[in-house]
Amino acid sequence: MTQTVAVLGTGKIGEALLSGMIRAGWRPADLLVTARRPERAEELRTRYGVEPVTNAEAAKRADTLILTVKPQDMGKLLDELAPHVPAERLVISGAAGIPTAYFEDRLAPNTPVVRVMTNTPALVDEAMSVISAGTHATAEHLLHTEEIFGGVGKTLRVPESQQDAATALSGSGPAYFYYLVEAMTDAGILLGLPRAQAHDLIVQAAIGAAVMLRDSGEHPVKLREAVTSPAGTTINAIRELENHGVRAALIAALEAARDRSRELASGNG
Ligand SMILES: NC(=O)C1=CN([C@@H]2O[C@H](COP(=O)(O)OP(=O)(O)OC[C@H]3O[C@@H](n4cnc5c(N)ncnc54)[C@H](OP(=O)(O)O)[C@@H]3O)[C@@H](O)[C@H]2O)C=CC1
Ligand SMILES: O=C(O)[C@@H]1CCC=N1
Repeated sequence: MTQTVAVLGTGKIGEALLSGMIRAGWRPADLLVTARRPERAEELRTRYGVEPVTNAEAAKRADTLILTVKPQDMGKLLDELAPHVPAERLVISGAAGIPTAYFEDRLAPNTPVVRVMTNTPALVDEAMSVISAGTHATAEHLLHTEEIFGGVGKTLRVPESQQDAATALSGSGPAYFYYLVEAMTDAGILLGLPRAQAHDLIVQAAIGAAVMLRDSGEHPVKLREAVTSPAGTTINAIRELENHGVRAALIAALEAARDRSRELASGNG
């Protein structure tokens, strides 16, 4: 049977997922989208050939609803949806922080809910999507969720108690790497390189390091040791990173992101 999937609140993450689903072979005819602004709805229709509908219509027509509004907008969206979502609909939340119980409390009894934390590399089919089942979600619902998010990258099932940590690591993770690239490009400027060249050198170093981390099977410490020659250049840089507490700063930063995810649990932000 053909499944219809609706993306509700198609912003950055919703569009990344939608475009990936189409690249993965989903037919635009089987996809519905909702947007808050009519011009955004038309943009999605033109760009992807999908049908924009109201939230209520999506709830009635789609077999699976993927909710990708901001956590602060989720309560309002659920108020709008609740009267229209039959209990057999699979509801997937892509929002940070909000637990599956929040949806279960506001939708028809026994509604299957799955929580997913993905990330923006979905745009290049390199997402990390971390998946947890709510109380009424079955193995089949989890497989269906993996089928959708597997089209845009890797998936991993975790207990819901680990979702806030996963959000701090992989959900927000790309931003930390962009921040590091930005900072190291500035360092290149300080060292006298043109900005474009500094950017290219750091981005290629990042890509090379990422591929080795993924494909070599080696521990990051081993990979770093292979770069760090006795009395060489790298150890001087590492000493400065340690002197400036970069490791401690990263641990504190991810803890702060985890704590913020917990705070978003109420949907009020
Ligand atoms: N950005 C990221 O890297 C990640 C985000 N997330 C999660 O994904 C969710 C979306 O984030 P992001 O894509 O960045 O945010 P966006 O603001 O880009 O997308 C949310 C979209 O929902 C629309 N919207 C809000 N309320 C409604 C409504 N009632 N009906 C229809 N559309 C509505 C907004 O409309 P309008 O354009 O008018 O504001 C907006 O386009 C969040 O819950 C976030 O926690 C998860 C992982 C990574
Ligand atoms: O910053 C945020 O709240 C969202 C969730 C994870 C990444 N971006």
